[in-house]
Amino acid sequence: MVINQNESYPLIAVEQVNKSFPLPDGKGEFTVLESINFTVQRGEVVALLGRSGSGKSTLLRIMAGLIPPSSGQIISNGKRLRGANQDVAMVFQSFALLPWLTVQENVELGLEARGISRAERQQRALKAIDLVGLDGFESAYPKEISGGMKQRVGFARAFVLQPKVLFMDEPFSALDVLTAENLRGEIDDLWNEGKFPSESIVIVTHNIEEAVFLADRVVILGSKPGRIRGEVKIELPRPHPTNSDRFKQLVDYIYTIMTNPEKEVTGVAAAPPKVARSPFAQALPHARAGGISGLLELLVEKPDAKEDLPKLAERLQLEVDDLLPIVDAAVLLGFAKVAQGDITLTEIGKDFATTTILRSKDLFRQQVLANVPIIVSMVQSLREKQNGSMRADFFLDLLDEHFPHQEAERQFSTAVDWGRYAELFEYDATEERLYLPEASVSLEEATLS
Ligand SMILES: Nc1ncnc2c1ncn2[C@@H]1O[C@H](COP(=O)(O)OP(=O)(O)OP(=O)(O)O)[C@@H](O)[C@H]1O
Repeated sequence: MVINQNESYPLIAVEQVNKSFPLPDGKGEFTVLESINFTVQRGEVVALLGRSGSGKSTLLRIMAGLIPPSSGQIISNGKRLRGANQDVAMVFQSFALLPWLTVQENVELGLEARGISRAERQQRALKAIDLVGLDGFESAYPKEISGGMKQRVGFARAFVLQPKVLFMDEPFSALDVLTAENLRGEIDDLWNEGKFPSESIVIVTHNIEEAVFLADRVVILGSKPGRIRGEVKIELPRPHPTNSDRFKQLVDYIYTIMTNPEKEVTGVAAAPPKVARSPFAQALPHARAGGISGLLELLVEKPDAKEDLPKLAERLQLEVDDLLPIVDAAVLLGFAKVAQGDITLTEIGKDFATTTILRSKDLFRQQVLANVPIIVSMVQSLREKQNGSMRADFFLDLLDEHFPHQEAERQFSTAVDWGRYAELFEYDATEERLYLPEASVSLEEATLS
């Protein structure tokens, strides 16, 4: 693809974009994206990296014109975007193929919608199918081909439109590890060899190595609400050498940013974090007490109770998104610290992982009461009641004011799991009521013990 260097303006500019969705109870709104300013320049590969729920896909959909922003605007190729963005084609995580159409018919579909003649459709589709290595499979149906081949069709269907920008929404995450690695490598080769049919690429991912491998620039989003924390330039020769020290340093640096939600990303000013007004507004990382305990037990056996996070994730065969909530929870509770991509247990963390069950529960209770305002507030509310019992709905309503309902329920169940483990309260799921335990320790005693 020849890049039009004469155009001085970016291919896509996102200006002061906010996006909110109404809360299900109709009272107020839930902010998904806040004050987003972002550009896609000509000739670059940019990765949007953020944890689950940081609004990456929503931002992609807004830039593609599939949904409108609540405020702010998108300028695409110099013009204000209204409706679907014709400069963009999208590759989805789920392939999104029509099962009753052949490979070639699936690839031609978008061209048909644009009113292109049958002969030209055929010729362009065959070229795109060839480019993704599916030559010979034109007449196959999706059910007859493997997951990796389905995603090749997904790429061909986007390539055939010759979009100015190709959007990829976690394109490799539904594939097994080896297939993903192969296809990722091939896509990167097409780009490096100048055969790619678009001027720029935007890839949404939560895989740090993938972002550093493919992108020239990694833009990091923070969560709740989604905002741009900053960006990291990947100044490496192409293809990015995954075994080089610099590659590993960049991956470690981004891990550190991702595991420290408040850390400023150097280079770009980060928006100030929102101050939580209510104890029910602070989002807890979704990790079970048993999971946190398991992580601490794993780490305490390592030299200096320290481990490199990318290596740990790889050894456990986990995705970043699976490991980070547990790491976050351990950090929030003061059991661990994260720096330069390493997680290290604190003295309390080491104590927790090596002591008796009874004492570890005491330590957990002490750390929860010192660091988790929602649980302190729940215990205080139970103490206000003579019978020491309250309906779960009371707390769910308070959470609903700050989170969408499903997330409010997840927050509640995480708080209940931690509170039960700390023996601060009991929960009867049938009655949907919380109770103080029989011999309840006073908050002051618990904090001081
Ligand atoms: N149409 C919608 N109505 C209400 N809430 C929505 C809607 N679309 C997205 N959200 C919410 O917006 C938040 C961000 O979602 P989004 O899918 O953009 O995040 P993401 O960073 O791409 O996450 P993931 O990596 O899990 O795909 C989530 O909490 C989601 O529940």
